[in-house]
Amino acid sequence: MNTKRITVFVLSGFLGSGKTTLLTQAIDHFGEMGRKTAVIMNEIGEVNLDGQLVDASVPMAELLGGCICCSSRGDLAATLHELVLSEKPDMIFIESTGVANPMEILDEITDASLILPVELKAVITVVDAPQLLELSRTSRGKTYRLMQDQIRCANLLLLNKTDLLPPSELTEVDEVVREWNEHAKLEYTVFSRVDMRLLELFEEDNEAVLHAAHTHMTDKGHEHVCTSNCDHHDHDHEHMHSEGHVQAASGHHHHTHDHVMAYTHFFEHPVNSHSFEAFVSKLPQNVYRAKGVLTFSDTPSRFMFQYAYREMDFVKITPKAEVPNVAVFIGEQFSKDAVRSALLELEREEQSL
Ligand SMILES: Nc1nc2c(ncn2[C@@H]2O[C@H](COP(=O)(O)OP(=O)(O)OP(=O)(O)O)[C@@H](O)[C@H]2O)c(=O)[nH]1
Repeated sequence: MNTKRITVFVLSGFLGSGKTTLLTQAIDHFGEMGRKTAVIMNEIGEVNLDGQLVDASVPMAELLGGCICCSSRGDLAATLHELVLSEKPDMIFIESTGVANPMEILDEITDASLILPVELKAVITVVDAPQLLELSRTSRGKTYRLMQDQIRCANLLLLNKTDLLPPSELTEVDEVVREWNEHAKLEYTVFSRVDMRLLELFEEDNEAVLHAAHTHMTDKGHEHVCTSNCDHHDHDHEHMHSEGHVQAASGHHHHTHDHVMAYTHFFEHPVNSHSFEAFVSKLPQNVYRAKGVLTFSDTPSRFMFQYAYREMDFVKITPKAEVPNVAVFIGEQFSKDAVRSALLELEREEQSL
């Protein structure tokens, strides 16, 4: 019987931390090695804009308009099933939404691995270093706790956007991360650039890299790789460590994203690029992520725009397929109406010229 299993990597990390930036590099790397990669992309908004950044030849399944870790629970296993049967890839990267709790995703993948030839090799969490630093100094909110869960469940941690922090602050944020997960391999990165051989080591279950990982026995009796810090997250599973002892089960807790909301705006008319930039720069603080594909009235090409933790970026693109002019705004308890009205006003302004 052929026992070769399809490698699965989960890419975790808060909104805008650099997951897609990592994904495209990983796909290039493994593609050059002749490996067939496939992607499952989960977006909380109604459109998959990140998919535009991934090579068109890479099979991609999309889970849109919700978060795999809860609202679309069950969909991930079904999508994995379909992808495995139709594409027969060597490896699958699952990019979760920035608000996903990896524990719930791990459960679903390991459930799926009972019936499918897939094997979770690592959870890679990308951390927005400046954002974590600020939250660690100022807040103890839900975002902060979610980042904590994402960091705790990682086997590989990328402390990303280090170009935006001076060394002293980097040390401070390093301490925060280490306090939450002292076992994972930690790499400092700029634009998520990491030596991809590290991922190969995880794939080979290299002991030196995985020294800290323990076997995580779920109540259904199957295993997945999980760092020992995961047990801080409430779960009603037994945790069997590699040393063989079983930890007491704790109460179950399913986190919700009640506080997170997304507004998707489909533009009917082009808007002025400067006015749009001014609008994005004035977004309220609780809108912490935005992205879109836009045609502007004052530029000939189309642009993909990105806004993450107050940094804005516009890149010229030629969409792979027909994509509407659209922008997604993600945040906590912000007024969708206010965003919609402001954007409609920008559209009207250009119409009336
Ligand atoms: N300055 C700086 N910007 C970065 C770095 N890494 C990523 N970015 C930028 O941050 C923005 C978000 O990056 P993505 O890779 O799309 O982040 P993501 O985690 O996939 O975002 P979501 O899927 O929306 O959660 C983009 O504009 C990136 O170019 C970095 O190390 N430094």
